[in-house]
Amino acid sequence: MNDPRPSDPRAAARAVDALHRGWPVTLHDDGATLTLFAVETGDAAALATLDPAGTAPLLISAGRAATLRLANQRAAATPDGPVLIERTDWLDFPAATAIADPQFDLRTPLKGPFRAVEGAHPALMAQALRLARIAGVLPAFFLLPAPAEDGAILTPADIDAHEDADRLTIAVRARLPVDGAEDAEIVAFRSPEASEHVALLIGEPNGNPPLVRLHSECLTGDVLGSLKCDCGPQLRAAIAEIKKAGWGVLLYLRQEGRAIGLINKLRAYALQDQGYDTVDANTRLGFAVDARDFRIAARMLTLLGQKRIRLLTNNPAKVAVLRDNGIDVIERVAHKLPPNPHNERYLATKRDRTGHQL
Ligand SMILES: Nc1nc2c(ncn2[C@@H]2O[C@H](COP(=O)(O)OP(=O)(O)OP(=O)(O)O)[C@@H](O)[C@H]2O)c(=O)[nH]1
Ligand SMILES: [Zn+2]
Repeated sequence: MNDPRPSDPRAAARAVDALHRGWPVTLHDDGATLTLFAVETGDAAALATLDPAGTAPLLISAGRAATLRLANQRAAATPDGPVLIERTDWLDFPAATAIADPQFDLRTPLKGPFRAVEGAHPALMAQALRLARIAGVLPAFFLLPAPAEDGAILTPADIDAHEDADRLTIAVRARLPVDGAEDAEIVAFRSPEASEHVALLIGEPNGNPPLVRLHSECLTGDVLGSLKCDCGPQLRAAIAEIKKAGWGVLLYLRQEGRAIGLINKLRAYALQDQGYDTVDANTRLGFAVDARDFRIAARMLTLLGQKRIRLLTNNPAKVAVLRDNGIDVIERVAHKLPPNPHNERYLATKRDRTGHQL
């Protein structure tokens, strides 16, 4: 039986808020129920109240399980798929934190042995991990024995609604002279997950398809001038390239850290300080290597009336998703910037492991 209640993005927003505050969240679908208690934001006292018998198992992702050498017990298909760890006496709150958070991998000799057990609701467990990514918390939950009285409640359909690109709308347009394009106009969008994506329209339409750049938010690179990545130079060069082409659109997508959020991206950076590359760092954290949803960009271009474009990117996945979502990408234009000593390895990893044409 499907839930008769229409899907509601607000239920997902309430769940995200609850996860930030360390409150339980109940996910349900087709009669199955999981009550989640996030390891990152919860605490031992609350867990003792919510799970007095101490039986709640621990849900983590397959990428994290592989790091903990649990991968062979229950292989999930993807690094962000679910693995359930049996609850034992020693698996208390601090032990769960050491399991969840890779920053303790070198410092905390992990206890054990762990045993991965079959979860009754793998599809719903996968939705729980998806919710962790959306909330930007570590993908690790105790599965509580019963829903909490005042906990947030939601369904996978509510999460879909929360991430539904078709619900994006244009909120406002204004002139915004920027360095390199004094004639620019900014267009801001409202989205169900409350991200304020923006488009910068540069130049005047000249009969040719616009040159378009999809830029994913990178606070460290865009604002602080980080040399670890190529985002800052790519952002500024994109504006210059579009201006040079006559006209076009820069989409600034609020997909920080390839959509794992700033805090988790910085966790990945801490792992990179230990020698892992950008791909392995995401996997060790328990996230997909790239969790971005470029359908948002297709929707923004459609709302702007630009369905035939040239795309400035080295990432074939952007071209593919736009094409699958009604945008005619007539040309891919390379967007390479000179490396610096700090981002050479990052760029090599993009070329060798994530399919970027660099
Ligand atoms: N998780 C994670 N995100 C990163 C890391 N370095 C940069 N990012 C994010 O990656 C996004 C930029 O993606 P890139 O993979 O560099 O480039 P791209 O957008 O796929 O491809 P191009 O269009 O060719 O530039 C931004 O959201 C950055 O915040 C990292 O080490 N880990
Ligand atoms: Zn960056």
